[in-house]
Amino acid sequence: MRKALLLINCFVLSIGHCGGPLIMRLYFIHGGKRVWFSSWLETGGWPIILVPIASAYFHRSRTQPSSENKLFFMKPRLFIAAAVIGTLTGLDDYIYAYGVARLPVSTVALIIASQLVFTAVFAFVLVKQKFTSYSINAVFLLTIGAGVLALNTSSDRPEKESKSEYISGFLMTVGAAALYGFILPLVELTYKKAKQEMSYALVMEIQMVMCLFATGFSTVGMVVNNDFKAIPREAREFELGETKYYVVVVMSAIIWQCFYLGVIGIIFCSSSLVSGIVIAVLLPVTEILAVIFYKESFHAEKGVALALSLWGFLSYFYGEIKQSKKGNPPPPHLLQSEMASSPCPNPNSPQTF
Ligand SMILES: Nc1ncnc2[nH]cnc12
Repeated sequence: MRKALLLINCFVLSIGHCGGPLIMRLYFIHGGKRVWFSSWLETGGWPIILVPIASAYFHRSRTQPSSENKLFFMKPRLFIAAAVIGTLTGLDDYIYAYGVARLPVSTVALIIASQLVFTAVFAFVLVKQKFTSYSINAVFLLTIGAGVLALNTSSDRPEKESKSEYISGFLMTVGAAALYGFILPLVELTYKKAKQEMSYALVMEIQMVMCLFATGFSTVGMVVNNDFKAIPREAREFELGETKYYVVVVMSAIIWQCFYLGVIGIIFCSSSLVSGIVIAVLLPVTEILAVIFYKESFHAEKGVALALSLWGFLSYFYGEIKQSKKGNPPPPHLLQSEMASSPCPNPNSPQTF
């Protein structure tokens, strides 16, 4: 059951993390120009999360009629933390969308791979993440993989992009990697300091509040930038047609929800470092999909990066399996009574240094 929840979250994240950048780029390469709108779409689908929250509520009403049941369990402390993280996420979404607007998806993916180093450093500082030889090896291999890919970026500047636009896109994407590398351990810290029992139902509430505030942030940007007025015109002029424009918009909002739920679900089940590792492992998959769908080039470096990331991933999970055979304790935020109802495996091994 515990492993199943982690695997489900990995699956949900893979939908969001592979599909999200591709659909965002689809918008830009076929005539979409609105960066604020595009970043809005990363979190604007937040009402969808009300469906599982309400289902869980009705399920509890049926199965535990005697206990006190509520639609929302979140207390003010957690609400404020989720609102702060959500606002930071809104900022991150803008700088990420800025990068995707200017760079090929495969290049964005390789820059975002550097996020793992930021996650590891901030996880060490914020949540005292313990490292094993296997997790250090995984971070090292995944980072080398990103570095190998970076060797080839100069050859993939899109024709209509000026050099300065390309460089600004590159720098903004590095900024997004750094900021998101900070946000992931911040979510873990929030779980640890929640002062209320953590459960998966609460994780979904956090996701909703985070996305609500991130959407509020992007909405302000859209209003200032007159994006709302421009949408109908942009839809009419979209190269794939007006209907497909709205299909892209709706699908974008849905797919990105998978990304955020997967990320914070994995942090709940294990840690921000594992979340960062799963993101890094999925990046070459995004690369390959970009090559297939958008005919972006696939050179030897991408193949090497793919092999390195798989090696890093296998190394990490080999270490985990070895450790779980010895028996390891669950993450601190799961050491509460709620654990029985929402248990998850722990990736942090005691064999640390
Ligand atoms: N806003 C974002 N969306 C998806 N992946 C990201 N990585 C860093 N920032 C991101």
